[in-house]
Amino acid sequence: MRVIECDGLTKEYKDHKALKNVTFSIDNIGCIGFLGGNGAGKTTTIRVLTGLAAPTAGKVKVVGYDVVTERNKVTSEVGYCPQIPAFYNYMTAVEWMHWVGKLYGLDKHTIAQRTDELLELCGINEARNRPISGYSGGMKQRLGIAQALIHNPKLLVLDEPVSALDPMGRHDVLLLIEKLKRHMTVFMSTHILDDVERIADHIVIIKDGTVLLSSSLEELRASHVEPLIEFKLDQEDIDLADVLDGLAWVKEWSQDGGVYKVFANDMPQAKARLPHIVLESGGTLAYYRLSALTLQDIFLKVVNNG
Ligand SMILES: Nc1ncnc2c1ncn2[C@@H]1O[C@H](COP(=O)(O)OP(=O)(O)OP(=O)(O)O)[C@@H](O)[C@H]1O
Repeated sequence: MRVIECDGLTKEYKDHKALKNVTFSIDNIGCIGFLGGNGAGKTTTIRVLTGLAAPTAGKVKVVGYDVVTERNKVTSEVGYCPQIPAFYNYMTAVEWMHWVGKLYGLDKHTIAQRTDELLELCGINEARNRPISGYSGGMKQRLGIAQALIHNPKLLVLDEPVSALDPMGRHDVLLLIEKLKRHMTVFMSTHILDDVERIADHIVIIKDGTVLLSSSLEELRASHVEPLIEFKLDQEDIDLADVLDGLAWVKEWSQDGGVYKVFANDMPQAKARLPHIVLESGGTLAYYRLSALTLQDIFLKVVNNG
């Protein structure tokens, strides 16, 4: 069973098509980074996935249930935390969790047990009996996540969970997501690439209401490895210019501060021959590495070509 299955999702507002044929699927537990700029369609997609808005067209299933015809089942399997979760600030965390638990129709014993577990997991336990009004932004976000998990959902959906937080709050929330993703699927919208690079296993990129890419981070990196070898010689007086100019498998090369960058036409040939060429020139390698693009480079490439 797929955790998320979005097939041709379209969402129209009165005079605006916010989502156009959005198609992607997620099979596993782990963290999914849902990336896109302002107005790309992230919140609209999240509203559909959580049953808060109906699609205009397309088929969307969450944890195997149709978001339109089986909406109640969807809401019982999905936990959702908005970017800025709202609370009754005069309540304590314990009171708030009990209030939310009752809304889900859970019995007192289950609520008490889940509250203890979740406040501990989310690092709120020490403040459990203090009014929420005194909590920091990070604590409120973690309480919002605890609340979203009260009914033990299979999918946790977070809308920009860290973008309004200070560095400390951001760090704590990311650590919590890292823990949670080992046991469930966490779908997290964001425009912060560093966070995605740190904790996501799969990314979906959306632009102007259209999905540009859906891929595991591992596959994405592997498919964007540039055929580039970077190396430096121990000997600054050895010049490889003439040798590199004469090689058929070298597409282009540059040298800056003793660091050579060689773009290859034929990577296997380049990997096999370069160390020999260095030796034959009387040099030794100070370092040698295959280059990989950063997620930032890949994101810009995908978005600019999309
Ligand atoms: N209720 C609405 N009525 C009309 N247009 C809307 C409505 N909600 C969203 N839109 C439009 O749909 C598009 C997608 O909006 P959405 O909020 O999903 O984007 P987003 O990726 O979450 O952006 P942001 O990061 O700025 O929150 C935007 O152009 C937005 O103006």
